[in-house]
Amino acid sequence: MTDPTDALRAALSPAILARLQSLRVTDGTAIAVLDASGMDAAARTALEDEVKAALSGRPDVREVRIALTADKVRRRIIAVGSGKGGVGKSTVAANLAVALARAGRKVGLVDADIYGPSQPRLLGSEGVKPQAHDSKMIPVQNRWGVPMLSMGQLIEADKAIAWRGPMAAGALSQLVDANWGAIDTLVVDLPPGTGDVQLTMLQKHKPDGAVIVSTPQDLALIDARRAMQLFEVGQVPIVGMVENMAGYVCPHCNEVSDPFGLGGTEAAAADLGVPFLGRIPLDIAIREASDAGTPPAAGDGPQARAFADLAVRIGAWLDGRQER
Ligand SMILES: Nc1ncnc2c1ncn2[C@@H]1O[C@H](COP(=O)(O)OP(=O)(O)OP(=O)(O)O)[C@@H](O)[C@H]1O
Repeated sequence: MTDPTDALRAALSPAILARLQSLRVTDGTAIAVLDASGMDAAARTALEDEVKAALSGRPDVREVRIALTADKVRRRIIAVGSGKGGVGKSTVAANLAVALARAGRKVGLVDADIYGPSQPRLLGSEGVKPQAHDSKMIPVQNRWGVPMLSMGQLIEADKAIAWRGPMAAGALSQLVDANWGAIDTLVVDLPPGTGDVQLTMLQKHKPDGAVIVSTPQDLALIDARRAMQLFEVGQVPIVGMVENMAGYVCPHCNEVSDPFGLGGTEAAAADLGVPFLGRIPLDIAIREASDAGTPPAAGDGPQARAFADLAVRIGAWLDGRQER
């Protein structure tokens, strides 16, 4: 027996048929359900118009109704942590976000570093206040295509120290649960160490993976191990370790020296059985570009390549772990 909708299907183009999930006619009303995943508003309207035009006026069809469905984008959270302050965690988080965005991902950045929020400066959007809509914050856009929200936008710098656990944890939730739109990857720059904000991050927002930043010195590495234990206890998979400030490139003669040693992080990663994700050199160009609000990962120099390589490894990890 032929399906009564066969004639209607024949009126649809192959592109529409590829998106057609169901089609039925009840009492003269044709109801088509189409998958509109990945389409923007204009493309969705065009799809609707095309289906309506193709089905309207066909025998037995008095009215056409269209329902569009879309896969909800699953957002993955990558937490960037460190055992101690000053190892370049925020610099790595900002540039990792920019490098992932350059590689085609839709990336957002949360600056959860309550005691030293630096992402507004690193992304060149200092002083820009986020708006809110329906009691949700709207991330601040920037030239780098990485919408961002920072603790620094919620609190005044000199008051941060007075913020106690529950306040800080509540603020973090406002940032993570903001109106992030269609982003697929949220990079979260955590405060150094193992305090309330980190615990809220683990318990309430459950990152999909953690990246640990360390410098090559023993002291930094001991603290990095401690930070890693926190994630392990919280059952957050460790994506791997990054060695920052490894190898100093002399701006005059380009000779490379190792003021903090070399390879300590790679050895520690091997020891701990976690992947080593790469090295970012100690390079004055990184500090200067960062201070100027132009993330080096957005440029074309060797600094950008170091962050791009990092993004490739972390991107591969994300692609291998589509589901939790
Ligand atoms: N690879 C690098 N080469 C040169 N300078 C760097 C590098 N990484 C970070 N810096 C500089 O070191 C300083 C500290 O970096 P950053 O603020 O990212 O560290 P942090 O670990 O996030 O510190 P905190 O925990 O205190 O926020 C900044 O001035 C930054 O520009």
